[in-house]
Amino acid sequence: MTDSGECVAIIPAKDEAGRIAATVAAVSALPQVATVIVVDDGSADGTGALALAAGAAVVTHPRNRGKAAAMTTGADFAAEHGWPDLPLLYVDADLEQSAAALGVLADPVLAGDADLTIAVLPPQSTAGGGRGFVVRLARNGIRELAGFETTQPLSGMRCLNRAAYTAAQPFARGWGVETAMTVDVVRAGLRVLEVPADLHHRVTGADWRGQLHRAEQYRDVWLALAARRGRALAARVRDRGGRDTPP
Ligand SMILES: O=c1ccn([C@@H]2O[C@H](COP(=O)(O)OP(=O)(O)O)[C@@H](O)[C@H]2O)c(=O)[nH]1
Ligand SMILES: O=C(O)[C@@H](COP(=O)(O)O)O[C@H]1O[C@H](CO)[C@@H](O)[C@H](O)[C@H]1O
Repeated sequence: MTDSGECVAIIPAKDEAGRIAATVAAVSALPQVATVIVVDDGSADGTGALALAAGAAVVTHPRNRGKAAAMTTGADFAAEHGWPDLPLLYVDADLEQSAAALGVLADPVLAGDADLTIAVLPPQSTAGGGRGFVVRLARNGIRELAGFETTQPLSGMRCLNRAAYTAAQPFARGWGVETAMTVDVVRAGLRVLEVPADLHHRVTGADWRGQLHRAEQYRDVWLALAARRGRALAARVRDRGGRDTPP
């Protein structure tokens, strides 16, 4: 850990033994990063020990709880260990050396020009195996609920200040977290910015594992959007009730 810099990096990690050390090293070297916290989300492959050896602070979920829960655990750990106010930089564990490009996400938040930044990745070296169903579901839902256009609505690399973090609480579960975060932060009147970043991650393939991952993503994004539609409707009903109530 280092103690210079201005944001806290949080890396949710499940069975990332092959990649976590390189990712931690690249993130630790960013001048914008004060400390790196890895949340080992019930890994069975020694991810936590490797992260610790690479210099990260490590919090462990004894059992797998999903990406969103790991993100919350990391933020709680940061708040409890002396960084209650710093912006949070969320980083997927599979970026390896390319995580060195994440500074562009932190800069606009640290400069006060954005409350939430989201990385837009370039074309990856291997093609993905999906047909974009989840991406479209998320993009259309964000447009409908927040009137905001996204190019990569599922992108997990994000930097947000504490106002945006608070607006996004509680996180939607599992793979719905990114879509819901964007909706909640825009609807709170905060500023969201997509930023191109030269990041390279493990692309989800076309095999059964990849399709299962997409099915789980689709379910979680759908549930997150349904919950927010319900909230928006309840708010409209409340507003109408307020207007109809005599002073
Ligand atoms: O139950 C889980 C599943 C995934 N992850 C982490 O969440 C990030 C994103 O996962 P992945 O790269 O598998 O999904 P993608 O972003 O490609 O859809 C990675 O750092 C994973 O190790 C996690 O913390 N808990
Ligand atoms: O390329 C994308 O936009 C999609 C992958 O789409 P497919 O499931 O291959 O249709 O989502 C993945 O890539 C994102 C980068 O934008 C990641 O951050 C997402 O977590 C991942 O699911």
